[in-house]
Amino acid sequence: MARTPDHALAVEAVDVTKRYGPLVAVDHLSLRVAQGEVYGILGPNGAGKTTFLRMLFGLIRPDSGTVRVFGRTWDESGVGVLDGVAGFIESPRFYPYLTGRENLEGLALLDGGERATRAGRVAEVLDVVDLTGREEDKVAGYSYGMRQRLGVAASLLRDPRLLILDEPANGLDPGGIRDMRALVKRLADSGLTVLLSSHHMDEVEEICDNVTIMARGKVAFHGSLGQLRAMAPDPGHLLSTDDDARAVALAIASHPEVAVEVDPDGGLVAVGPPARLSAYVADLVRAGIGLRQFTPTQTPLEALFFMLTDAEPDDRTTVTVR
Ligand SMILES: Nc1ncnc2c1ncn2[C@@H]1O[C@H](COP(=O)(O)OP(=O)(O)OP(=O)(O)O)[C@@H](O)[C@H]1O
Repeated sequence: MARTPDHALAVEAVDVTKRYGPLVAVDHLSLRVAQGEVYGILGPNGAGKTTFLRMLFGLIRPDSGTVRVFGRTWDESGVGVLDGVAGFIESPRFYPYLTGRENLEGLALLDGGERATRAGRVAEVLDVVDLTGREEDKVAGYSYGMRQRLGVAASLLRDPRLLILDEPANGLDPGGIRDMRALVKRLADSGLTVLLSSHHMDEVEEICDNVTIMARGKVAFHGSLGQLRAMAPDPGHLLSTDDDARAVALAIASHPEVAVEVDPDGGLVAVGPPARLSAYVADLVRAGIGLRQFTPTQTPLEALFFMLTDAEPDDRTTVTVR
């Protein structure tokens, strides 16, 4: 794949390492985020995602390596690095006794610049994040998802070209995750570069162009979602029949590409390529074996995520397909 030219990069990290005492929180991380893309940094708790995002905002400095935002480094440009950059680390904070609108108006005056204080701008960003109609409610009464979206609205006041969101879907219910995903898609469609972190594959798989998967500070995967999908293992399904012994025997006799094993929690687990699984299930029915349950255990991408991040770092192969 063609390498993105340096001038077209929103973020570039080259061999970045950050230690806390003996702990290596970020270990020789390199990545490139092109302008206009949605980029996901994925990893389980403690992988080093927030530490990296803190470095982008200049809240901490790397021990070694270089971080560039739109080509600028903190050493060269100081706080000027943050021109065109907005977002939040961990959860956004607001005054709970003020309304959503009042919070945004205060922020616009404090740090928004000319555009943010323009009449109607607060209403515009509230509209983008779907909080129109709730702007006169006190933030104390907002759901967690509404606060997260208000955080995005606050970031948009700065009119960024790059939006950095640290686990924006963390703690949200499925409806909140869906709303956040739709919001990120809308923002990306408007041309904004979005860099977000997450520890759930399903939060990012529909919205990110490219991802870096981290585990214990190290990169476990770099590449596009398409490349990640191509590496994903065959899906596993929980299977329950009215004659599990015959179901296993049928797989052994006629479906060598489908592995069927007894699940210690009850029932069977069948793993194989989707078309082979379908053929096997059709055969079960043909053989008069009653099917009671056939449900996926994990999506293939979730399974890959756990494979890449659960292994011991020394055993893990780093895959770079970008
Ligand atoms: N200020 C600090 N002092 C000491 N250790 C820290 C500090 N900040 C982070 N760490 C450690 O660095 C490692 C990476 O933490 P980080 O918060 O970057 O992970 P994360 O991927 O964002 O995880 P989470 O999803 O839990 O936020 C963890 O082991 C964490 O305990």
